[in-house]
Amino acid sequence: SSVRLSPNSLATLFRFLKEIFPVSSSSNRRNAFRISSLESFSAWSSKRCAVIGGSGFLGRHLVEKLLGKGYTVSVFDIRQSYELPGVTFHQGDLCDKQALLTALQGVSLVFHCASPAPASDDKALFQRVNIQGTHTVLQACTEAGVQKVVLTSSASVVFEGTDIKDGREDLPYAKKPIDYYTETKIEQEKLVLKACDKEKGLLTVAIRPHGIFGPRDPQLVPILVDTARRGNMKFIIGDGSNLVDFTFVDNVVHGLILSAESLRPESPICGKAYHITNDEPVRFWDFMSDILVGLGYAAPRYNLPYTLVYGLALLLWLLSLLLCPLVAFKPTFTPMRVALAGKHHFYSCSRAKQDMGYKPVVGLKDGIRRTVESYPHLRHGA
Ligand SMILES: NC(=O)C1=CN([C@@H]2O[C@H](COP(=O)(O)OP(=O)(O)OC[C@H]3O[C@@H](n4cnc5c(N)ncnc54)[C@H](O)[C@@H]3O)[C@@H](O)[C@H]2O)C=CC1
Ligand SMILES: CC(C)=CCC[C@@H](C)[C@H]1CC[C@H]2C3=C(CC[C@]12C)[C@@]1(C)CCC(=O)C[C@@H]1CC3
Repeated sequence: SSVRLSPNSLATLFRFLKEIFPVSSSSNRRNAFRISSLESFSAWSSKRCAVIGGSGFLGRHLVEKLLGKGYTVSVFDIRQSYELPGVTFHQGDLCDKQALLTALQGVSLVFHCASPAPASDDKALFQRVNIQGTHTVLQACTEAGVQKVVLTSSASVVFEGTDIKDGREDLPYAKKPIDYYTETKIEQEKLVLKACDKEKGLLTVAIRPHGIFGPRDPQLVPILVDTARRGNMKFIIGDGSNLVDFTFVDNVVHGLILSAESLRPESPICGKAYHITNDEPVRFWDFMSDILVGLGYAAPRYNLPYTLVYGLALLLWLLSLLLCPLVAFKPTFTPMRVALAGKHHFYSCSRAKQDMGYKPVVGLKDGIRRTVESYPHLRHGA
C-alpha cells in the first residue's frame, strides 16, 4: 500500500520540519539546502490563489471550479456579485496597489480576469485598468511574493477585422486593433509576458480565449436576444459561411487551471501565450441561429452584403461620436461587431495541446444546450 500526500499536507509537513530543524545560515548548509528545496516545493504546490475579476462571468466560473479542486480562493474585484462559502472577497480597484497587497497576502497564484466590458468603448478607462492597472497588479504580485500569474488575454489581440483561419500564436499583434479594448489587451498581454522572470521567482503565462459563452454570460446571449426582441436579427451579414470560434466557459476555466498547474520554472509555457478554444470552429450564423432557435426566436434568414453593412456601421459610429454631446445613442451594429459577425476568425490551439495537454472538456453542442437552458428568463414570450 502507498501513502498519498496532498500539496496542502506537504505544506504543513514543511512548516513542521522548519520548526523542529531551525536552520542557522552558516552552521548547517546541507540542512539549509534541503529546507529551501522543500520551501520551493511547498510554494509551487500551494493551493492558495486569488482571482482578480472574480465577480465577473469567467471569474466566477473559475472560482467555483477552483473551490471544487481544493484551492483556497480570494476574490479581488471592484464589485461583489455573489457570496460563496470558502471565498474571501476583497472589494477594490486593481489600480490601487495597497488594496491589492492586502488581498494577496499568502497567495502564491494569481489569475487576472478583470477588464472593463468591451462594449463600454471608453479609451481612458481601458488604458487605466488594462494597462496601468495590470502594471500595478504585477508590482503588487512581486512585492507580495506571488509566484505565478495567469492572465486572461484574448485571441482578438491579433484580429484586425480581416479573415483569420486556424491562426497560431506566432501571428503578429494587430497593428490596427479594431477597438480600444483590443488595443489595451495587446499592451496588457505584452506587460504580463515580459514580467516572466525565473530569477526573480515570478512566472507568467497568457491564455487567449475567444468568444466565451455559457451560463451567466452578460454579453453574447443578452445582446443577441435584445437585438432579436427589437426585430433586428433577420439578416445575415455576408454569405453566412464564415467560421468562428465560440468557447464554452468551462473549457476556458480548464485551460486557465491547466496552465497554472503546468507553470514551473522548467516548463515550456513560461512567458508564452496560448489560444484556448472549443477546437470546433462553427459558422458564426449557425451558432447564433442555434442559440436564437433554442430560446424560441426565429433564425436570421436574409443575406446582406458585408461591405454595405460595414460601411453603414462605420457611418453610424462616426455619427454617434459627433452627436454624443447632444444625443446619446449606442448603435447595436458597431464596426467591430460587424467584422466579428462577417469574417472568419478561428484559432489553432495545438500549442496548448502540445505544451500542456489541453483538450476541451465540453463539446460545442453540449455547451449550447447548457447555455440555452440557463436563460429561461430570456426565452421568447418570457
Ligand atoms: N467574454 C469573452 O468573450 C472574452 C473575455 N476575455 C477576457 O476574459 C476576462 C473576463 O471577461 P468576462 O468575465 O467576460 O468579463 P466580466 O465583465 O464579466 O468580468 C470582468 C470583471 O472585472 C471586474 N473589473 C473591471 N474593472 C476592474 C477594476 N478596475 N478593478 C477590479 N476589478 C475590475 C468587473 O467588476 C468584472 O467583475 C477579461 O479579461 C476579458 O478581456 C477574453 C476573450 C473573450
Ligand atoms: C450580430 C450580433 C448582434 C451579434 C450578437 C453577438 C455579439 C454580441 C457577440 C458575437 C461575437 C462576440 C465576441 C465578443 C463580444 C460579444 C460578441 C461581439 C468579444 C469581443 C468579447 C471580448 C473578446 O476578447 C473577444 C470577443 C470576440 C467575440
